[in-house]
Amino acid sequence: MQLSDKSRTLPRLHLAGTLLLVTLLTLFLSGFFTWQKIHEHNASIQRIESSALQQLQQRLRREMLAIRADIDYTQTQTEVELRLRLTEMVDLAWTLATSLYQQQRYTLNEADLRRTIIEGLRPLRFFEGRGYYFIDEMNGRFILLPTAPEFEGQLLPDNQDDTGHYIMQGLIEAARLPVGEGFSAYRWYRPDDAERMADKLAYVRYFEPFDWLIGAGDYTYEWEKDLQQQLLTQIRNRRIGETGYTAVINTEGQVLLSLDSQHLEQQPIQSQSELEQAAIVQMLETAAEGGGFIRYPWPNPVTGEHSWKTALVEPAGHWNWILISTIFEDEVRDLLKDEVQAFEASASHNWHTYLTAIVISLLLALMASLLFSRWSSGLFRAYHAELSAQREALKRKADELALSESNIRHLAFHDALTGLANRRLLIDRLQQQLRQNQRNADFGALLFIDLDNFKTLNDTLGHDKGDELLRQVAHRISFCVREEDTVARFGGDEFVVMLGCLSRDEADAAARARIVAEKILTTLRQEYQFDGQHYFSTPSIGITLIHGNAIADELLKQADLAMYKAKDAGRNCLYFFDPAMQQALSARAQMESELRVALQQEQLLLYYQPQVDAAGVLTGAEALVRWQHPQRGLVAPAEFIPVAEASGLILPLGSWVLQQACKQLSVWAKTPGLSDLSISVNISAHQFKQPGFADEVLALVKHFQLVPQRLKLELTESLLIDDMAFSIERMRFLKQQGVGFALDDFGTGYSSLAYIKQLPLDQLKIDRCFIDGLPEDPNDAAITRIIISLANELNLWVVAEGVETEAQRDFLQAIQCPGYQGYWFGRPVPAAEFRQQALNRKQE
Ligand SMILES: Nc1nc2c(ncn2[C@@H]2O[C@@H]3COP(=O)(O)O[C@H]4[C@@H](O)[C@H](n5cnc6c(=O)[nH]c(N)nc65)O[C@@H]4COP(=O)(O)O[C@H]3[C@H]2O)c(=O)[nH]1
Repeated sequence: MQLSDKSRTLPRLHLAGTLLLVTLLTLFLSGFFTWQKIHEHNASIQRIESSALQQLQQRLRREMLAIRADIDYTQTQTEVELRLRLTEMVDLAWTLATSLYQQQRYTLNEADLRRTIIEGLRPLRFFEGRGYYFIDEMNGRFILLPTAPEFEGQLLPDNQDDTGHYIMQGLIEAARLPVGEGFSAYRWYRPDDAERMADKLAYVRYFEPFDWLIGAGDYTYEWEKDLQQQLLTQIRNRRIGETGYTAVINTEGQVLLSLDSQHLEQQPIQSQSELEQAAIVQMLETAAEGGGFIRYPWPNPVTGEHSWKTALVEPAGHWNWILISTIFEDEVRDLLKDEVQAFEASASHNWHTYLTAIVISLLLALMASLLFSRWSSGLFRAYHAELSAQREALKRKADELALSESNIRHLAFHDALTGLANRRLLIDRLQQQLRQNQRNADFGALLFIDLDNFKTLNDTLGHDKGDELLRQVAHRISFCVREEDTVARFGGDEFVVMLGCLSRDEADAAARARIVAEKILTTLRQEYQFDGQHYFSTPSIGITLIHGNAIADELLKQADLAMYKAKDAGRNCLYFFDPAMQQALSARAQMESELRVALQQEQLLLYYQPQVDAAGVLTGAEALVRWQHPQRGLVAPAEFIPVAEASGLILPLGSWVLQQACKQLSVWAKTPGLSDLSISVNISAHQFKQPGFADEVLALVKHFQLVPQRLKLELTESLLIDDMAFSIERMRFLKQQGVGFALDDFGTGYSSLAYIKQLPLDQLKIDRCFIDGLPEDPNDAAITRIIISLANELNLWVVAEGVETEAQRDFLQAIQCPGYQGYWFGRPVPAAEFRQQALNRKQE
């Protein structure tokens, strides 16, 4: 099938959507991973940088550690060296004093000997002139003090240095026995500045002959100064990378060692540039805080530009040195650059691989989604095609259903043959009209139309023609009324017209209704044509006025009644319903309820009217029902049978009659003289059509052990014609069982040979209306004669009904009528009376 635009657009949109989605997804994922990779790349470079920095710091730290170890070593070596040299010097003096003493003790007196030793030691100098010997008595008297001879001879056991240390006592204590030698540290006036003291270490040895101590000492700073120079030389020779080294400043900020700024060494601080001073201040502050890493700009000795340096600053212990292991960052950066370049070279390769992978995966994803999309589009098209087919089928079904529904609705409220409203629709509209008229106080009219002799047409021309007539009648009636009026077919040849609002004045409304009714009368009287055949039909119209308080059913009954009145008035006319009719209606309703009671209370009686043959011999009787009304006395069937038929009471009534007649027949069968009589029973159309009717009849025959041929069921022409096939079948069935049939009121209806031939009849009953005119009326005489000859032809028994006079009997005898019934032979009488009359007749 042809796909709609949407069915093509949707797969395209689906394809585009899928491609877009896959592309976006791939781009998003690749973007995400790219971002992650860049992030990792930067992190790696940062790691390299931080690792390089750490390595640099490590290196600076190692360098610093090494130098500090050197310093520590040198510091410890200083004291060891000093002690060693002092010991050598003092041992030398003591040996000299001892040898002088040994040599001169016997030659010199003690005082001279003392002097010899003292003066022998006085001029001796060592330690680059700074070193000399001193001699003290063990009680604290100065004996020899070449740097301050004015103190010699003084007893100063309690002299103190600037820290409060007792100098003399310290020396005596060191030389005291039993060890007799030792070191003592104290502070003494500096040779270059007599106002200031400096640390000094002395070695003393006890000289027993005179209870002396001989000692020598030196300022430790002098020793340190040398060693510091050595150390600075050592440090100067050390390098950290290309540009790194360890600089030394003192706590005053004076530069002691700076490889790349040697011009600053030993120079006053004021000679430093601002930049250098700022860096040195930063170093001093860092050192004061215990040390740490710093960055600072410094002139590059190669380029002359200021470059950043990283340095580890640490104070150097008890010297006032500050060590700065420093390096230009450019050198580190250069190193780093190599590493980063190596890393980026490998990363760049990875990037190529990565981007290639992204492009390939994007292409693969696009291809896959393209293929998938094509596949799903195919599926979608197939699905769409199936859906369209189903939708079409559903639409067809829905249309059919809608059509059926509207047909059903139409059928439910319309007559199939004419298309007019049916009874239900009319009643519905009538009820609406009544409500409306009640509000408006308007009068309308209901016209009940019945076609005269329609059944004759139907029978003679056939049902097709009958239907055609009904269609034409419907059309003509519709033509006579306004659009808002309702024309309905009530079934058969009955039509009802509702003229909704005619006038507020009752008389005026009646006049208007009459005009419409006459128009319909005139129209329907016109000639009808069927296939070139001409036909005339006349209607009878009953009219009643619609007013607000009325009840729909009542109005219909009134119109119906009026229509019957029109028929009674000779047909082909219209008749207005009047109150007398209403009374009749009420009386009829009352009769219906009383009839119910009558059936229950067995107020019904069965009379029997004799039937005789041409010789006057009794052949049977017709059973005729009577109603023994408690107030009205005996009521004739002509009054209550129509009511029984209209109300359905005819069924129990008919059953009762049939049962009574059969019972009577069985009684007569056992009664001598009456045993060969038959009984005719009137059967109404309703009763005959009951499903169980045949069984009921046969059951009674069986129950009362009747000879079935003696039971004759009287049927009317209209009953049989109504459904011929059914009638024939039912009659034949009963006929096979022996039950007889008589056709009642023959001649009043269609009297068609066509059906009489088919019916399994036993007799025809000529209607009383033909007998009435006998023998004078030539028409009645002719009809009677024809019926009798027809019956002879068909081998049927004939009973002439309503024979009242001798002349009638004679005429009938003359034309060889075989059966008779009428007042001339006997009126309908109760069974007992009939029995008596019958027996009397026999005896005669
Ligand atoms: N003027 C006159 N009348 C005569 C004469 N001879 C007989 N009749 C009357 O003619 C009627 C004959 O009965 P039908 O045609 O079957 O007409 C019957 C029949 O159609 C019906 N009918 C009576 N009894 C029953 C019944 O038990 N069942 C049914 N379905 N209809 C019944 O009621 C109709 C009238 O019955 P009835 O009043 O009994 O009237 C009876 C009878 O009394 C006569 O010489 N002159």
